[in-house]
Amino acid sequence: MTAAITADGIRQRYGDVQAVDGVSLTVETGEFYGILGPNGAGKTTTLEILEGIRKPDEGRIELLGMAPWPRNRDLLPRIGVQFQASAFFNKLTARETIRTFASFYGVGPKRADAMLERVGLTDSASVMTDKMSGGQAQRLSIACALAHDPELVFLDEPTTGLDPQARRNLWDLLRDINGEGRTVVLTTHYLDEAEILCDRVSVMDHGKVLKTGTPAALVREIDDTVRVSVESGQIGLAAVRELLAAAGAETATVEDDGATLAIATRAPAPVLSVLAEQGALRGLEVRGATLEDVFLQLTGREYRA
Ligand SMILES: Nc1ncnc2c1ncn2[C@@H]1O[C@H](COP(=O)(O)OP(=O)(O)OP(=O)(O)O)[C@@H](O)[C@H]1O
Repeated sequence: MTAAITADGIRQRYGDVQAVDGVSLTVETGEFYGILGPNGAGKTTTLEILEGIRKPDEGRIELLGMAPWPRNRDLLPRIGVQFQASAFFNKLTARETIRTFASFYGVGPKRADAMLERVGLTDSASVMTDKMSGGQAQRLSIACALAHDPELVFLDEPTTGLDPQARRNLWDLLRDINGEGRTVVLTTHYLDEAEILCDRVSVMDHGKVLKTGTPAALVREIDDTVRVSVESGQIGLAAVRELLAAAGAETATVEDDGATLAIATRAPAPVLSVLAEQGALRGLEVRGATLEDVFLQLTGREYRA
């Protein structure tokens, strides 16, 4: 695979704030790459630097084999950018908007209309952009970023503020875009989204990349315990502790808050056997580590979507 993007040691300071503090990363061609991090981690600034919209204080970037800064006109038709807050022209309909964006790249109305169809907005083509719902506006902004058929697409929090149904619809669209061979780089506030969509993710905080890897590898690496829980009242706390010890089940914690009996363990099999033998499986849930646990361990912060 060849690299679509390589960034080496990028730094950006705003006054007293070191927004990006030595970020290096490589995005392979055709990859779906996610940048995760809490508010203010430096994701948007990093994205803007990679896109060639912002000149970094330091560092070297190659975008499709070229330097994106100073503004490189050869690159512009090859990349698509969807911004966090999309500003559309006032008093234009969805169709007029995408046709206008497409015309900037010499793309005709036919393809513009096809993109509108592609994002499921044909029925709303005559709606004024300021009357569109959040989900419609997000889809329109993605359509505008794709109108000129770019090979590399940047998306800054494309599903923020959408309801679960609209998010899932957008996931399908993003998966298709990537499935067609386009490289996709996105920032997101949703860890489930990153886990589902991204081939690899970088977790950022305080302007630095803390970890990069496939979501599965990052989750495996934290070697967290599995949480086994059942409804309370089926077996006493003392009894379960005794039985687990007798069964040689290695447990980190056994707790009962009156509603749920929860057992954290690295070896769930004997724990499940004990609970099954005692007929105490009502409400059983077994939960392994997720990207959210990785995030918590790396940043020490609760992820607030
Ligand atoms: N134009 C600017 N001028 C001054 N400070 C800025 C500017 N843009 C961002 N910052 C600051 O730089 C830091 C990184 O911001 P950035 O927007 O890159 O983070 P982010 O991870 O994208 O955050 P969010 O998830 O909230 O969008 C923050 O402390 C932010 O307040």
